[in-house]
Amino acid sequence: MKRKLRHDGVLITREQPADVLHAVPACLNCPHSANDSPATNRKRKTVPTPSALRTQPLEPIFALATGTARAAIAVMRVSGTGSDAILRRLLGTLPAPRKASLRRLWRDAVHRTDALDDALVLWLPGPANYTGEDSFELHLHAGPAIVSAVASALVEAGARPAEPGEFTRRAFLHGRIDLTEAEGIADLIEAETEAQRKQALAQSEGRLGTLYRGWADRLRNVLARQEALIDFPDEDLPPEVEAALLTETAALRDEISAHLADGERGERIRRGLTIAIVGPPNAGKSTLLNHLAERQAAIVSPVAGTTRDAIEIVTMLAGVRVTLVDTAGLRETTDPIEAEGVKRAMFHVEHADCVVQMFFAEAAPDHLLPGALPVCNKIDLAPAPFTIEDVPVLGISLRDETGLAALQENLERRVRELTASGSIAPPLTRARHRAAAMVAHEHLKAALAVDWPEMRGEELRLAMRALGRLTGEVGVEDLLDTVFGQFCIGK
Ligand SMILES: Nc1nc2c(ncn2[C@@H]2O[C@H](COP(=O)(O)OP(=O)(O)OP(=O)(O)O)[C@@H](O)[C@H]2O)c(=O)[nH]1
Ligand SMILES: [K+]
Ligand SMILES: [Mg+2]
Repeated sequence: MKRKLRHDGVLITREQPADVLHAVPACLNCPHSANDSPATNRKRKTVPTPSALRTQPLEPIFALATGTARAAIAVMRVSGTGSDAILRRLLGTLPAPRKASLRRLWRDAVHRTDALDDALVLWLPGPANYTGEDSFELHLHAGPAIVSAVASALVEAGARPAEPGEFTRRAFLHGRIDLTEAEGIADLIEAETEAQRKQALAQSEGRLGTLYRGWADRLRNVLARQEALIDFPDEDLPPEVEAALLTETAALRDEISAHLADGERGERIRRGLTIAIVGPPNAGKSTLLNHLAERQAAIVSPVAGTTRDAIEIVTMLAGVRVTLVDTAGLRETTDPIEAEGVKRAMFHVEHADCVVQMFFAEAAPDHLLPGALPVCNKIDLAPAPFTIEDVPVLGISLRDETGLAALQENLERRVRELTASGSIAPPLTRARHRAAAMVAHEHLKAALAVDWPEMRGEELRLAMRALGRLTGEVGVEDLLDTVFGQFCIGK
């Protein structure tokens, strides 16, 4: 809807988002009236999706949900408008919905041509299923010839092979899940560690989406009040209306700011941590890497400058995926290859989540790298200094295996500190969330900094849009390929 707004003779024309109108509080004096709307109390599973995206009948697609590994059973999934006709063609008649039944599959059941397999069949009519549209599953004997015969029968019946993530994309398009839940499902499939699994499960169940939608609902309420102030500037709106909306805007700004200041915990759990081992040549860095990896991953020798390239191994610490990086010994060198190794080591110092600064007594540094854990090796030869720059030094001997349990505990504590959520609130888990939350935060700050009602309204609207992009309610057409392209085929 186009509207013209007047302020000191300035005319502003703008779009009015339809959803703002629904949220106009019944009673402007009561700050809670709009919070009690069904939208706020709504149980999840009716996630609003942009109507422009909700393309109606979607052609049937199919994919093997169980992958191509050798197995006893292969699950073929089919979803889309016309799934019922396809299933009837394969079986003759539709089985009872949501009940497993053992049925003979035919290329064409009416003419009894080409028996394909005896399969367990699940007919899952929409909308109460994963994708929100008519779907079925065929639990086949997993022979490659059976799978490919069934695939070709499905193509003949009018289905096409699914793109990666297309089933989940449809679940999003039909409002079964929001974008954060879709991302949670992708992470759940990829999860390798306990920490990843727990975080992804919470996100796929909507904990992050609920947080973001809660903010959006509150902001919609604020925006409705702001609209009222714009539209009725001369009427007798009580001054509390403006005061209340400013208070609520500031509260939202602070909550989003706290969410952003989570030290990247959620992102770290998702992608794992990097710990770099750095220090002078012959400190025993490669020996430590091998000890932590429990295998001879790196060459160890008494020759200073043995390690040239950075060597990465993946291990698990405190339930978190950790990449350990062994680096070239740091020293001045004229050897161009070693110099390149030192350059790479410094890169890892800068980019690692945690640095183990390793040395031996004679080569103890005067300064510590920022945030580094100082470890003095070879205490079988000479004792370790107690502290460096007031930070206690961990003394170990990799040869005698002393101090290694303490080192392990120390590293695990660091990992927990870097990943444990400070509060019970779900952490953001992707750069996409961080970017959108930052935009929302900026606009809320700007809204509080301006006095013009129209300008404040505009900032609030832009903040609202950023929050809408988080869950996928507005302006996400450009994001969908990126989000769903990360899935495997069949999900
Ligand atoms: N005495 C003693 N020797 C050790 C200990 N730990 C490692 N070494 C020896 O120290 C030498 C150097 O070990 P490396 O692990 O290759 O040292 P590095 O820091 O990786 O060395 P560069 O790759 O050359 O930078 C090897 O001969 C190891 O066997 C220890 O605790 N005590
Ligand atoms: K060495
Ligand atoms: Mg080495």
